[in-house]
Amino acid sequence: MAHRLNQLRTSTLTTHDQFSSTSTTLISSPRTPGKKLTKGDPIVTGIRLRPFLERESAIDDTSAVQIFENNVICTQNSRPQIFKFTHCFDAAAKNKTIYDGMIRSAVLASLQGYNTTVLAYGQTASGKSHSIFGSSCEEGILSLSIHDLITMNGKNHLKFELSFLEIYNEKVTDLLAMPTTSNEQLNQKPSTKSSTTLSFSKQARTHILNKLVPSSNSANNATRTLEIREHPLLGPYVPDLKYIQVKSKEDFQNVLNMGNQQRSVASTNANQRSSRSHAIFTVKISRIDVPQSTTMRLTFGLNSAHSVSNIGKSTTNSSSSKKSAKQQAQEELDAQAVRLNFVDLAGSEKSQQYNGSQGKNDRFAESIHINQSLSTLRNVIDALSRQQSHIPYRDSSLTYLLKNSLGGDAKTFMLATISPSSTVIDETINTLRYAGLASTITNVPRIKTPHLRHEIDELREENARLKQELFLVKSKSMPSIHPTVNKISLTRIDECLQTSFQTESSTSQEEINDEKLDTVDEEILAQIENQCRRPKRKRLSEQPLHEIAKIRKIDDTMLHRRLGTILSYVTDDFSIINDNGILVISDELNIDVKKNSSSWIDALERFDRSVDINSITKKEIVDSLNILFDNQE
Ligand SMILES: Nc1ncnc2c1ncn2[C@@H]1O[C@H](COP(=O)(O)OP(=O)(O)OP(=O)(O)O)[C@@H](O)[C@H]1O
Repeated sequence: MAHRLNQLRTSTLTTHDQFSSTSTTLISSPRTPGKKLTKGDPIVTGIRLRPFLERESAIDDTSAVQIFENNVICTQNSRPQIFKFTHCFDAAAKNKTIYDGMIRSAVLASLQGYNTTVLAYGQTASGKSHSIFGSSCEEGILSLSIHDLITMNGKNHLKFELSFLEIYNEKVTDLLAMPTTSNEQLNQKPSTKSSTTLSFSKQARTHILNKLVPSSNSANNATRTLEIREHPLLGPYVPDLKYIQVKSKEDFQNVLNMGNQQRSVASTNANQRSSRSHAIFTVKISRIDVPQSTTMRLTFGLNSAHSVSNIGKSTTNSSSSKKSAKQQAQEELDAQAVRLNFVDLAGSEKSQQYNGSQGKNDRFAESIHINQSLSTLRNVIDALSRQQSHIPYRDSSLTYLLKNSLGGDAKTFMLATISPSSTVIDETINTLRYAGLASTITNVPRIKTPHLRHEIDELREENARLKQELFLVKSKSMPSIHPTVNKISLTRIDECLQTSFQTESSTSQEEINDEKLDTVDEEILAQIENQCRRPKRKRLSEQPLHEIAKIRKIDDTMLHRRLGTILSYVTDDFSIINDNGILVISDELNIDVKKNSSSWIDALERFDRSVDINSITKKEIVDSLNILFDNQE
């Protein structure tokens, strides 16, 4: 047991140590949430466990993976491995939960002027596309992001343009460029990708083609394969990629549908509608009311030595001198726009299953390309996490295009999706390892377009005004709440407060002072909010077991959570492990107790009957723990 505890305590092990370690039972997290390894912004990593699919439950419905708070616990050969991440979402989490808990910060970062990337990573059929694009039952995080962007652009200061590309067998293809003429396209039967949610009517498509796609580019595009170039300010980019401006969520949905119809998907053993390509959906955000003169004065991020007017003189882009003035002006404007990218990677898979099988050569070739580019992605992640001098970005189109998002000047959020099935536990552990490695990569985000921050400033001003109003209300008429302080105002304030996060690299002294003032105001605000909001609902695991039983089944996951909640009132130093029963260990509390589920239920019921943890002190809880941990087995 001491050996096990020592392994648990190795939470400061480097990821490299973990990989070379032959340790048996537990793998600690590469990163403790909230801890920063180096200056800059680490890639924000979240894990999402998907529920069992119908066909899987028929074979085996015992989850090989459990989520407990920030921990992912994998059970393989009864030897659990634990990985710790900043965000963990269990099988019950919906896309909206993922969005609220993790992805909304990405949207706000893009509005602050940072290039931002949301990357879905994981083995085939683990739920990447489901998370990004959603399903007929729920919106995906992309659609939820667009909804927020459009809502936040109430004053129409911002312009949103969308592009959608795929990397299929290493070739970059524009999914919004029509391969044939509009009429031919409309008369084609829908590709294999179409589904109820993705399908859109012929009328709608005519509408899009007529209204959204610039006619000069839409038709007769003999080849849609595009090249990647490196621009001194933009980094690697696809020059001829089509961008379509959208003004409403309906426009967005139409563009998304149009792209999805073009995307390469196929039915595989693991997934009926498997993405056979990596897809990058980009929202280009620019401000529409900025005078050209202001734009031309701006300097940029990593290349701050280059003013925009220097682009054409850059030595890194030999073709730039041949560019027309118009092209150059367009590139200059482009370089200022912020890009919010959603990357749906193709899933890793075992290609041997296709080998030699008649009629499956395409799948086999695709599979090799998918695995090769994912392997390059892993090499890049590995090289960055080891801080190697050479990073093999150029080894694949995918990593080349993601250069700024991996170790560059963008903010990056990686959502790693995993399956609960024991049949793919090796792939799951691999995904968790690389997600862990990714969380050790530090980007140095730079504000790309300072004027996007006007939006934030406006929100701040409104925030300040609302706070002042609340302050007056409080001083005059508390405890009754002024009618103007309604729910909408509070929601707005919440938004403003969430928006006010800044990174160290960009925070000016003025902003720091502003933050300090905000803190004082926030205290007042908190008091007012406490009076007009209902008390915060307790988490399920904070309630006694008999109350929980009214709402859901008491299974091992619930027992885990309830035990964890009780222990977390008194210490951080504990671990709960599924090991043919549930094992609880805490050095600090001198606990090392294993019981089966029914014994834990008995003990928890006894504990709940004698102790109300909400009304007693930490010391009293510690004194009562013997009721729980007396080993009566
Ligand atoms: N959280 C979830 N809730 C319900 N169903 C889900 C969830 N995640 C995935 N699924 C379902 O699982 C199947 C596989 O999901 P999806 O296609 O998103 O996987 P993927 O990781 O994108 O796979 P590939 O890499 O092969 O494209 C789909 O039928 C999808 O609807």
